[in-house]
Amino acid sequence: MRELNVNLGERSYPIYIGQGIMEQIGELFAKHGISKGSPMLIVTDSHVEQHHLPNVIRRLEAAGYKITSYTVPFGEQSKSLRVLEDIIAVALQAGLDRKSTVVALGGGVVGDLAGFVAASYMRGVKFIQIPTTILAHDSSVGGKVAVNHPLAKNIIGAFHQPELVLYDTSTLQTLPDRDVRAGLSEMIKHGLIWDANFVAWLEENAEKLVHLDAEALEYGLYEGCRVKTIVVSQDEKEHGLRAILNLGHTIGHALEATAGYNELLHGEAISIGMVGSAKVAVRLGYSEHIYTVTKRILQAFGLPTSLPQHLDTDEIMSAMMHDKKFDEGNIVFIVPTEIGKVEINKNVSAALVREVVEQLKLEV
Ligand SMILES: NC(=O)c1ccc[n+]([C@@H]2O[C@H](COP(=O)([O-])OP(=O)(O)OC[C@H]3O[C@@H](n4cnc5c(N)ncnc54)[C@H](O)[C@@H]3O)[C@@H](O)[C@H]2O)c1
Ligand SMILES: O=C(O)C(=O)C[C@@H](O)[C@H](O)[C@H](O)COP(=O)(O)O
Ligand SMILES: [Zn+2]
Repeated sequence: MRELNVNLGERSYPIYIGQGIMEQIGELFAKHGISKGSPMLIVTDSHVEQHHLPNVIRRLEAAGYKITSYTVPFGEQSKSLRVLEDIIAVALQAGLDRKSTVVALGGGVVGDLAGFVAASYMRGVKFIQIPTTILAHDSSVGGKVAVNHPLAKNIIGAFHQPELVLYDTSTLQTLPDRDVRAGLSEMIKHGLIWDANFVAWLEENAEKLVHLDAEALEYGLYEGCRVKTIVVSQDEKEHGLRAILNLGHTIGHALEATAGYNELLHGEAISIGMVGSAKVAVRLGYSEHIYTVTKRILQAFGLPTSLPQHLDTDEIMSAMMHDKKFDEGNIVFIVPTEIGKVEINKNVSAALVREVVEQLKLEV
């Protein structure tokens, strides 16, 4: 089992990564002081329920935990205030109290949603992340929890750190191919913002990763989580550095919202957004190499690099204006300056982003 630590003073927590570590769930929960006296709520989705929920409940009940579970429909549309309210009702009916813990068993959708339940129920209860997608190596770490509004992604949320992250990589073997690739998009992001050697490794190991080679996957997830851990440990609430984790998200989030949260997966939207960021970089005078490598690696993973033509540019730009990535009227744009390095740039004009959005529709 590999272990990382998010260092945030009294809110510090470990990330456990390894194949088959679900077997140790009872011991790990007890080690981190998770109460057996109050009911625990596991939130999952309709796909994860089928594959993994019974095993988790069986093990936790055997360890003496009192479990209630709630399953939301799979997909981004469950990250809504309506579903949040349904879960709060279940928590009340099950008698969850202030010593209870909410557990997210699933991908980023369940993690963000259940995390916001934990942040808001009775003004905050304990929270545990059990990620089951590759993408969730990103979403389960760092404490950003949220639901969407029809006009803007992740706009209703909080920072609420988990007590621990338990990442059993064997759960990933049931992931559909499209979700495997979408999850790897955020792993590529972690390389592009921080570590050129990791980018080179990712490109060399693309085939292994998309085919879920256990060793490559565990290493990639560990490295991705390591980058995230370093960044979050320095800037928990995004006062500065943490914004770099938003590479590709200025355009990506706007695409998700414009497409109604049901056409593009988050990782796919971010992939297109990262090509957009590379194009912005070139327009600002940085090396063309950034664009070439970014596009090549995303294509090696079978990720989309062009923007669906039917999405309206005005709507995309309007969704972008509703996003959180604004500072005193300027777009906060994460610009790659070389492979493995980015800058937080507040001088990228909306006009330039608009041109890049139009060009992304013509990419091949
Ligand atoms: N909080 C953060 O820091 C952060 C970071 C990145 C992304 N996100 C959010 O994460 C979300 C995307 O996460 P995601 O890509 O994991 O999507 P997801 O949670 O919708 O999971 C993807 C699909 O895989 C299914 N699934 C999950 N685990 C499975 C398994 N082991 N076997 C079979 N099927 C499984 C799900 O049911 C779903 O259909 C977005 O809402 C995004 O905004 C948050
Ligand atoms: O953890 C972060 O910080 C990130 O930016 C990670 C992103 O991958 C993630 O999609 C996050 O939810 C985006 O944050 P937001 O504040 O722009 O909603
Ligand atoms: Zn993301």
